[in-house]
Amino acid sequence: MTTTPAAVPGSARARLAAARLYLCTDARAGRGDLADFADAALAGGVDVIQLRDKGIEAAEELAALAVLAAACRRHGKLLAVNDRADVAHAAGADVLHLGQDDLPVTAARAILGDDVLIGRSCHAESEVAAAAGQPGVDYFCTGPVWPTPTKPGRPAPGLGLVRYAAGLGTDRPWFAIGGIDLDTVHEVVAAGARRIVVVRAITEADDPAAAATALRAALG
Ligand SMILES: Cc1ncc(COP(=O)(O)OP(=O)(O)O)c(N)n1
Ligand SMILES: Cc1ncsc1CCOP(=O)(O)O
Ligand SMILES: [Mg+2]
Repeated sequence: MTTTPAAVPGSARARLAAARLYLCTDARAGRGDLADFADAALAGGVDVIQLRDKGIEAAEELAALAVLAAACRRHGKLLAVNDRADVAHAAGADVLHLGQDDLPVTAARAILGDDVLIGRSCHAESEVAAAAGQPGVDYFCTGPVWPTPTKPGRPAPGLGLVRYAAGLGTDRPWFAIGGIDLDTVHEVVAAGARRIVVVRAITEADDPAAAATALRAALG
């Protein structure tokens, strides 16, 4: 039997403002059921799920996004797409995440309009200052805080950039990313982060729900 998910209360922007824990996952090809994994992570307290599967074929990406979209709707949480505005549009995603070398925000807005949220990766103070003030940007990320195998070749600006973002006192939501897990999360919180993005801390956990719950608790 198919069910129609209940309407999600709160605008996407309001739910982003309240978000604390953002998960990037691949499509888990050959590593278990994507829907079960997403349900567990969301039940544990993940607020946003991004499909980040570099090099995935478009048809496979859309199929995985349909699975994640259904899970996000079940839990009233946000679905994000990485890099591609056309895929975000086709998938009906809530969020598109763009790096410094990806589509310019204005070009993504021309495709997506104003309702889809757009996030930006920042690796330097100048990029953080720009993203904090740029029209059309809904949130930004600072990182990698620590070097990480999930973003090879990207130098880590470290906790200094987290402190810089915290010092701006911006109302724009921002997240720390890169090397954050249960052992390190207290360091980014001490540096001023209130929101985090993780990959391995949840995707490689034996119990994704418990991992998400513990990370949420560590955020205070
Ligand atoms: C939430 C979030 N933050 C940062 C990134 C990294 O984006 P980018 O620098 O474009 O690198 P890729 O992920 O595209 O390799 C992200 N995807 N999501
Ligand atoms: C996509 C991305 N951008 C900067 S670090 C990173 C990956 C973070 O992965 P992990 O949480 O496993 O260190
Ligand atoms: Mg990118």
